[in-house]
Amino acid sequence: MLRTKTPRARGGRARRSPAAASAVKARPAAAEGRSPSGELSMQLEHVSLASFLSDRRPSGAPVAGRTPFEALLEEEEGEERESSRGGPTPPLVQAPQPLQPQASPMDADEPMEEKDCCILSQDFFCTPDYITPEIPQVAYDSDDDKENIPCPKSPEKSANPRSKRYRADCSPKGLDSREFSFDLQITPVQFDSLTRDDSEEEKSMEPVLQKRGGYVSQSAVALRCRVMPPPCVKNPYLNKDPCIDDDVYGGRQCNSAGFSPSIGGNGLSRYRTDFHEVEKIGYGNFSVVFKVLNRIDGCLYAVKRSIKQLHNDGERRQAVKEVQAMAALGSHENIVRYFTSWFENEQLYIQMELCDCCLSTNQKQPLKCGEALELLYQICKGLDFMHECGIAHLDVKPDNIYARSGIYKLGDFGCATLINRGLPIEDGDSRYMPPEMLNDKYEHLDKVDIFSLGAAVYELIRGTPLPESGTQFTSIREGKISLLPGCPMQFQSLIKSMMDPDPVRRPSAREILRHPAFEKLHKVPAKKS
Ligand SMILES: Nc1ncnc2c1ncn2[C@@H]1O[C@H](COP(=O)(O)OP(=O)(O)OP(=O)(O)O)[C@@H](O)[C@H]1O
Ligand SMILES: [Mg+2]
Repeated sequence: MLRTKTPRARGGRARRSPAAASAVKARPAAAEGRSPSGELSMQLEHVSLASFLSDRRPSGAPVAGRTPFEALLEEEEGEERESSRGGPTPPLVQAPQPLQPQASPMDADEPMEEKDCCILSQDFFCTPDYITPEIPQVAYDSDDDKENIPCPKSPEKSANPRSKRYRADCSPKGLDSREFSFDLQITPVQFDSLTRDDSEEEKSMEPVLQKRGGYVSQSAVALRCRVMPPPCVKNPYLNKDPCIDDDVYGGRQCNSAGFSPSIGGNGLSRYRTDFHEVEKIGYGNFSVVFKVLNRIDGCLYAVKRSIKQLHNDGERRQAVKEVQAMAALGSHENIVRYFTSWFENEQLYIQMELCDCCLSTNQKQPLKCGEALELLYQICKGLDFMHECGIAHLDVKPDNIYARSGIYKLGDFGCATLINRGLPIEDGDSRYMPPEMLNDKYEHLDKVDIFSLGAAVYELIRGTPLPESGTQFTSIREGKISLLPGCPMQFQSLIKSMMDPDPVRRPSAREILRHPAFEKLHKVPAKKS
């Protein structure tokens, strides 16, 4: 039964056209009197041999060139034709029709008879290159156990069952995608961060990634990502450098960041694949934020997307500082939790904890003193944690303070920097900015956050927006602040000390947490002697 297992025969059955199907139906009449299984075997023998011979010998080729094996087969064919002369259409004439190579795998969707299913279903799971091999069966001629030859390229037996998914999306997430497509996706690709000349391996990839009119097939990008993934990005906010070889970051000469800005274009959206968008919940100067449902874990998240497309590495580096700061901080109850981030169509996406509201949008009424105390205490815990990690926020304000189930959280780390001034410093919102920042003095960046938090609480209790400039703006920075109605003097003096013009005299976040103003609120940790 060697011939019934030929890939050609199986491919032909799965890909047959309707005309070929009717030809197969005609055969039982021709083979009347045989058992059904014997009849099927006989048909398949004819099918596979005819196909095999027609492939190997063009029609009209001189008979003299045939092998003794072919000659013997042709003699048998001739005998069969003789015996069936005058009867119904001989099966050998009909047999080649199901083997038309132009049929596509999708033909398997055509209605089929129940008796065909066992053969067709096997064909459906074979890859096209298995169905139409270039060297049919000949490679196995010397093998004794020909019945047990494994399907060489069947996905079922492939060493890498994910190989098809790489084509759809080469991102790590794409590898886990549950869907895959037969379509070849085409997407515009920017190569400014992908093209480097620092490795031999990469040079060998160049022909694969040739631009054609500004477009490169997604499968070429996928291939590149498989063979040469982008280098990792160093996180400057981490206290300790993880002991990882420099090559992982692209080597010393590599000036390119490890971003793949084009992954996700043209229907290969990770955002769309992983999340269902519920609604838009906010926007800032740089980003738009959506409430989304994760399709796999069923939980709600906030996904922040940069408004602008980030065309070059400089812009991308700047944007990822926010996620690097969040990732380096890790998890804290009073900091908006970060989950993951990715680039898609040259925009940065940040998946984070979904909060109920931020204080600026929620605050219709002035904040009561007790609530303000609670808010101050909780955000100070977040700041203390951050400052201990060596990171300053630099944009503390009601807009960036969120609430979730009664817990206050600090968010939006777009201006976050290192307290030791190891990174560039970006100004936050001027309404909450201390005087030293206006004078470009950056010696105490942690105290910048203390001034901003004091100013934010002051504004929330008063219920009127702080000025952006003018005399009131200046007098606040000289330490002249109005009384806060209904608040204990102890609390008022704490706010005043937080907004001291001299950063050295402002208390640290840890000192604030130990302030007697919170005694009734929380048990104050015992002072070290
Ligand atoms: N985690 C979140 N949960 C709920 N809403 C959020 C979340 N993050 C952001 N938002 C909403 O989206 C708005 C914009 O977010 P964010 O301030 O982070 O964007 P941005 O462009 O960095 O803003 P900015 O102009 O302040 O720099 C917020 O004011 C808030 O209303
Ligand atoms: Mg913001």
